[in-house]
Amino acid sequence: MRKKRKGSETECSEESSCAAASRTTNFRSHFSLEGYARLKKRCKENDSVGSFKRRLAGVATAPPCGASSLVSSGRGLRRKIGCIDVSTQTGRKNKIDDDYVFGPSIGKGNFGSVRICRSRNNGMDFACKTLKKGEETVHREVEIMQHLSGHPLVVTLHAVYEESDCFHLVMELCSGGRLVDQMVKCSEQRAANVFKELMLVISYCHEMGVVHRDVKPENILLTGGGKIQLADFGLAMRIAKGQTLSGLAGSPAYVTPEVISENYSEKVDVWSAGVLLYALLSGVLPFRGDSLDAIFEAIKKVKLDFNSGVWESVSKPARDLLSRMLTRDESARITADEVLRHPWILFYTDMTLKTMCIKSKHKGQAGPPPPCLQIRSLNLNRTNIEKKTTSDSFSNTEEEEEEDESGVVDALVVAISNVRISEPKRIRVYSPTNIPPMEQQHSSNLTATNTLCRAF
Ligand SMILES: Nc1ncnc2c1ncn2[C@@H]1O[C@H](COP(=O)(O)OP(=O)(O)OP(=O)(O)O)[C@@H](O)[C@H]1O
Repeated sequence: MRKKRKGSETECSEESSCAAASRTTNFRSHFSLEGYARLKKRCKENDSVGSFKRRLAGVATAPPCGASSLVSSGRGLRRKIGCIDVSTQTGRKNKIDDDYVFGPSIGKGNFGSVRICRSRNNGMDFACKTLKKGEETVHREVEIMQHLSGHPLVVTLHAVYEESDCFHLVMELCSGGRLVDQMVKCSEQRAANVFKELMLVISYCHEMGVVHRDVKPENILLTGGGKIQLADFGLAMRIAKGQTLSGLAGSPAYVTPEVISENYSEKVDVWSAGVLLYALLSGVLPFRGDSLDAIFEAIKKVKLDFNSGVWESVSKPARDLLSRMLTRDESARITADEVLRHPWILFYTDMTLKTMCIKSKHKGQAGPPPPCLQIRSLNLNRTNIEKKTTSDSFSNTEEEEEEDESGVVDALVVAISNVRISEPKRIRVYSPTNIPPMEQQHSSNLTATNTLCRAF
């Protein structure tokens, strides 16, 4: 079963399509629900037995969002001139071949192929995503990319070209490949640094009134320097404060219970990012099953156990953060901004604090006590602090170093929770090992040097 965009489904009169839709015995984590839901709806309409459940009959919809709202279906991109900025319009005046030379294919999604293209003007390389016409969401994708353009963690859209049968989206080239291909063998610290970038860009999207709806590692690309870039806004929607969306959209393993119930907000992205973090730290997806229904059941009912198995070697602050992100009650789920303020993120991404602690045990400097000593003076978790002060982290392996840091992290997070009484309880940190890669459907042809780990 391939995911399809609105307007691109085949008719359900094809029995095989209906049968495939109802089987769903072997789907991938990134399968998108929007097309599935619409296909099922048609199947249901055509099927007097009504074998498809009501909840799958939704169509992704959102209320209009001011002047930037979507054009109605069937309109061409030309009608959207108002939301295409100057740099993007420039491209539309010529044919793409006049301006770029196409290179090899670097990726294939369910909606289009992506190739490298080189500018005839300045010799720079870009990624060109070609989408077949009839995919009305291309307008939305372009508009939203334009709207978000300029943020360093969002793939920049440089130009859009229209041809008789397709659109070409010329984008910044992310030469580091996809996060999903490189999220192995990274420590908890590295995971936190990548994850912080992801939450920064999700927070930015939400501030800008955009919900991505398809946050997953396949849609997070990496620059040559290892910085993340959020990509694939094909399912993204504009959303105003307080608005809710309806309709199934996303990738099954990453969708929230409220998406299944078809009444949701931008917090779906927080849940999906939580699923990603869970997979990053444990090596498996939290909600699994051998059919779509089984996955949905798991999403709605499975009680996650963070106290046994692989989780015993994952820090408690990380688990605490996960449980707050994977809260089924949307109103109780933390926001993207709150994730960014969580001690697990704060500690692992605050290198200054860490450096101060490490230095302090090598030099007995005068002056104000560094954070680790301040914590000791609070008499919090003395055992861990003492363990820290007798080790030599500079000669440690990466894993040992991180394990060694755990005492300081432990004390830090406890101290933080004591000082900021509004913050939730924080606990102890050390690293997971041997995280296997997650399943993937489409792979990038870009050289897979491990830029992710190089970035830290
Ligand atoms: N800007 C880019 N730089 C480098 N590679 C890219 C870029 N954009 C996309 N790709 C590659 O092309 C693949 C498909 O792109 P994208 O996800 O945008 O297409 P899609 O058809 O919407 O995919 P999906 O089926 O995941 O929704 C990506 O997984 C990635 O490997």
